[in-house]
Amino acid sequence: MGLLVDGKWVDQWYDTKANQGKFVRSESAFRNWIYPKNTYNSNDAGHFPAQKGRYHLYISLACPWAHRALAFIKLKQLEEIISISCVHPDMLENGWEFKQDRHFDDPNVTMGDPLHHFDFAYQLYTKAEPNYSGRVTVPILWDKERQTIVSNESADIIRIFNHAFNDITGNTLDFYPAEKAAEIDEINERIYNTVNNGVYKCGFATTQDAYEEALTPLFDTLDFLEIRLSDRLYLLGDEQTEADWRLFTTLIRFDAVYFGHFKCNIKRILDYPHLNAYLKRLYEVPNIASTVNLQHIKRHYYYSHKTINPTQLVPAGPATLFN
Ligand SMILES: N[C@@H](CCC(=O)N[C@@H](CS)C(=O)NCC(=O)O)C(=O)O
Repeated sequence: MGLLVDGKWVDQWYDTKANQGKFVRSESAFRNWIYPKNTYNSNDAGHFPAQKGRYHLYISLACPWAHRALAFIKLKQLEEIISISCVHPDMLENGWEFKQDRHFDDPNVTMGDPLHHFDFAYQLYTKAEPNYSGRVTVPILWDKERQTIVSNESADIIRIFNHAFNDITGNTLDFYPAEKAAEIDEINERIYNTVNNGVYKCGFATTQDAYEEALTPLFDTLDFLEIRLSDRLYLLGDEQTEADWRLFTTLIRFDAVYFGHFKCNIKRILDYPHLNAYLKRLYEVPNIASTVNLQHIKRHYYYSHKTINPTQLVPAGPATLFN
């Protein structure tokens, strides 16, 4: 685990001392956008045009943020438009690596870096910006033509995928419809702060106070969602939206990783009947199950976070993720 400082890799764990033991996530650095032909402006450096075969998505099957992007590739039928590859689940002194390892081959996703044959994900960041300073995170949406990172922010990447390639794929499913945008933004905000990022705040806290400060709102939100889902199929009603998929990738990791490793152990998702049924409903959406690789998920968290789990043992359970 580390970060780039002026283009040089430095191996260091998150600094929580400056924030009273709290984990504070840094902002993503690359926030450009892909536009369909009719709205693309070639004079704007932040604009990239929607084109088949031009972009590559680097993911980790372990990472909930990258998982959102992969789920949208499936939901929006972008497999033939955007190529994808995956890092090794172990994120150690060099950060994310493109190691080949037959134990972690995934039948559904190419492993490694087929574009540059780099060893480390940080080399993509320095190729895009030689003096980059900051964290090296996945997902990374890469432009093969301009040889740079379009975006390393999953919230943006899924909105790009929701819309930009519709003309090319003919898939017009809309997971962020204008009439529901305000309500989606509102629920996303709460779920991001207390659940998606909330589990990390619990897990990476280094004081009891910081841990408890994150744990209480996390379970308040899960209790709130349990009630909300008692009379509807999805967070906004009968239609799936972006908000569901942003939540899905955290819920699917919850009982296997966040409950134990991140000490989010008041209740499991299995203990919430409506959340449990909702998680199963989303998992069973066509092509989504193939995006869930529990071996990568468990190995990544338990093996990579040596400050939390120094023995690096990967626990065997849970026996089941949902009923
Ligand atoms: N805001 C980013 C966060 C991505 C992120 O933090 N990814 C984690 C993996 S789960 C990562 O790459 N962490 C490496 C690090 O923090 O150094 C997004 O949503 O895309």
